[in-house]
Amino acid sequence: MQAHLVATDIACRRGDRLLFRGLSLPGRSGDAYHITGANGIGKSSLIRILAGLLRPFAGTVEREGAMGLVDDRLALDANHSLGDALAFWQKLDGCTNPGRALEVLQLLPLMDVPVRYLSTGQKKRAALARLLNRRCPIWLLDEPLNGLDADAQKAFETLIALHCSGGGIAIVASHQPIALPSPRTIDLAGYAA
Ligand SMILES: Nc1ncnc2c1ncn2[C@@H]1O[C@H](COP(=O)(O)OP(=O)(O)OP(=O)(O)O)[C@@H](O)[C@H]1O
Repeated sequence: MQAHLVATDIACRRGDRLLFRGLSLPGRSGDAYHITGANGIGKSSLIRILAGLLRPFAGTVEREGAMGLVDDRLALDANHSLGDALAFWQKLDGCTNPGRALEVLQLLPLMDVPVRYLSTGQKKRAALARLLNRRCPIWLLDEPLNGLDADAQKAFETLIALHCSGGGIAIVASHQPIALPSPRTIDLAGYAA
């Protein structure tokens, strides 16, 4: 798996406020980044800039490789069963072996449950299963541990380590500690405008 995600001299403005400036992130295959900082400092904004969903006020983002984003938006049909909702994406993503993600994230017993009935942690695990099934090299994760219990957190930390050891890139915005393989930490407080 070869990929890169290189952000250079990024500044971010939301409304009339400059949040941060001068931020560079040279993401290469195997790298894991932990983006930290207080509420409202701009972690989600940075993830959206890296994903190409928000234009930086200054700087550039260069990317090679497909990208998967997990944030607080669940993109699964609330009125379908979890199995059907995931199957919709498996078909689009060309996923041939969805069983592994379902097993690792312990979703198999929930396949018949309507998505709207899932708990916060179960929804988060479903979003992570979608990410695994896409098999994309660049993971952009905005507070991926929110709602996960201790066992699910550990399982997902192991999945990130496997992803990076296979040449993937993981960029994780999280206000809580997360075990990442040889993480480079970017504290947004150091870039506050
Ligand atoms: N569309 C918008 N227009 C103007 N300001 C915005 C917009 N979206 C977010 N902001 C502001 O930008 C700032 C950064 O928000 P962001 O969600 O990136 O922070 P965060 O570090 O991820 O916060 P948290 O830890 O609470 O998730 C906040 O002050 C927020 O109010």
